[in-house]
Amino acid sequence: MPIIQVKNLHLQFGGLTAVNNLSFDIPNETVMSVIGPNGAGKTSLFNMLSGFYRPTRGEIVFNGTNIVGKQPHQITAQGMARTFQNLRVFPNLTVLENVMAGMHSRTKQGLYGALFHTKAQRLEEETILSVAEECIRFVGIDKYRNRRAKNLPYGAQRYLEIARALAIQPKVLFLDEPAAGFNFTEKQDLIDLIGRIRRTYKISVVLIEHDMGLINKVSERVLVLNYGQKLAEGTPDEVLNNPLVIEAYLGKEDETDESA
Ligand SMILES: Nc1ncnc2c1ncn2[C@@H]1O[C@H](COP(=O)(O)OP(=O)(O)OP(=O)(O)O)[C@@H](O)[C@H]1O
Repeated sequence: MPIIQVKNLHLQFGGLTAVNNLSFDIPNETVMSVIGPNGAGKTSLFNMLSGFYRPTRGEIVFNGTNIVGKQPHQITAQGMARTFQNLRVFPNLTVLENVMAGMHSRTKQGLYGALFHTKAQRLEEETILSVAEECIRFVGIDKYRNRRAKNLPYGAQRYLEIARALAIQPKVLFLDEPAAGFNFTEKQDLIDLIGRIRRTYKISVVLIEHDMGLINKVSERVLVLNYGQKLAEGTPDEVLNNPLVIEAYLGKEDETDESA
């Protein structure tokens, strides 16, 4: 069964249709890219999947349950993690603190445990620390472990967001333009990291991306949106050679791509 099934999803902002009757599946243990021209509805789709926007209609079935109407923290607790186009790290917390702070949606010990420092609470704290350390190592920013997030190089801040998302041990990881602002070498490292995440944690990674080279290298499936609708879906080869997709992109050739 797919890890996520999107059924007839629709999002309306007043008179503007951002996502239009969209249906698709996200298979288990797959890297999937969502592409499309500016304004196609990619971020709106991510915002609905992660509970930040409520769809006007439609269903999002995650691991067998319809999650429409749930709050973002509830969806995170069920095993969906995401990063944002604009970084959302806590600037004055260290790398380790940032990752540990992101894990609280998955903790079980409540106020009693925190106040009386019970054995269960101590065990949970130890687990949080070791998972956080493991995720920081995994993405390769352990040398910055005790540095405040605001003092990290830009690329390391992006990796910190990924480490924080991984630390909740998600079943699906959504990355919103993870390569934004990256040079060629940094993009190669990111391709390597996404592949390692998929293989090591055996989860699905879904990304919004504009860089066709990166999409081609990293994705097993590609979903193309245009004007909020599905324009094409398939392997990178199938999709990138699809005349409808080529036309959608060539149609905006003269426009400046501000997010590239
Ligand atoms: N909160 C909002 N209120 C009103 N309109 C919105 C809102 N969020 C998005 N839109 C509109 O919905 C449409 C889809 O926008 P969205 O940001 O989802 O596209 P996108 O494919 O992510 O674009 P980009 O590649 O530029 O990030 C656009 O016309 C946008 O202006």
